[in-house]
Amino acid sequence: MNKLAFIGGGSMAEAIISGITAKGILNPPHIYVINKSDRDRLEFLQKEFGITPARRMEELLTQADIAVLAVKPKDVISALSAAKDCITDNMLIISVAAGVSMACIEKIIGRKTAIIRAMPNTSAAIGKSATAIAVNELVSEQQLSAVMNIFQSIGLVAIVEEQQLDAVTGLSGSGPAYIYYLAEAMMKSAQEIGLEDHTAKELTIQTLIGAAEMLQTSSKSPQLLRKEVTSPGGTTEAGIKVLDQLGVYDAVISCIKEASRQSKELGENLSEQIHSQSARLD
Ligand SMILES: NC(=O)C1=CN([C@@H]2O[C@H](COP(=O)(O)OP(=O)(O)OC[C@H]3O[C@@H](n4cnc5c(N)ncnc54)[C@H](O)[C@@H]3O)[C@@H](O)[C@H]2O)C=CC1
Ligand SMILES: O=C(O)[C@@H]1CCC=N1
Repeated sequence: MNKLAFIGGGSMAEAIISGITAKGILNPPHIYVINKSDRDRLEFLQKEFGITPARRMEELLTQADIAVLAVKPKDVISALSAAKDCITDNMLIISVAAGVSMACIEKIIGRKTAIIRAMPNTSAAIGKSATAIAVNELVSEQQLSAVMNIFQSIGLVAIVEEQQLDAVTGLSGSGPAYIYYLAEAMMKSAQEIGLEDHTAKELTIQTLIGAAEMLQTSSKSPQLLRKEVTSPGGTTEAGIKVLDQLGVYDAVISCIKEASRQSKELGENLSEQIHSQSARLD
């Protein structure tokens, strides 16, 4: 791969670029980025990672092997409409936009083309993303291998069916935010029961890291690991009882289902918008 082009230079693009450049997958100046109006973003990405800022789509996409669509779902139509004349037949499109189907992307650019939808998460910035990808039939072995290389450089990669990506988005795309939410609550409670801010922070983070590594390295189920912390009549039992009374287990399940439903809805809204626009043009 010689040139990687990002359409959109926000949080997700930054996390992927940060991972790729840290692993030396591509020479940073060969990574081109265009962003809508915020010039400071491009200057920041250039200073931080050595990418090449692009001002026009031609400059961004000419001779690019891969175009990464990294704008919000609501901006997909305008971004792809501006890019479509510069997207060549041998170029692969990677879209990270939540919910946006390959059919929608093909409809906007007006033809079938090689597309990979990817759902990484922001832990890509430290090489710890949990990414799922779905591939269409026009993607070559060589393109798939280049994409595996990119996403493996920023963490773990699973290949799934396109219709499973809404579930992935609800689980691992949004997932880091659920853990940060838990961390916020743990730190706040620690302060309220008498710990200094920095101690509360250190102990919370190490507890999350330790538990995550136990989940990864132990052959025991989460349920068994939890049981091992829980002495009969002890502190953990008292704490978990409150979580159960407040319905936290079911709340987490509802949270992930709702995030997944929202991913589906974002895609359906875009699809409706495309259909009504093309009906108006017909
Ligand atoms: N932030 C996250 O944790 C994750 C985000 N995603 C997906 O990644 C995509 C981007 O999300 P974020 O990076 O969080 O959003 P963001 O808002 O941080 O970045 C989007 C960027 O795209 C730019 N942009 C908008 N319209 C444009 C256009 N027409 N041409 C060029 N640039 C344009 C904006 O100026 C902005 O800098 C979304 O579709 C989201 O669903 C996927 C996985 C995780
Ligand atoms: O909140 C969002 O819509 C994006 C998709 C997954 C994570 N962030």
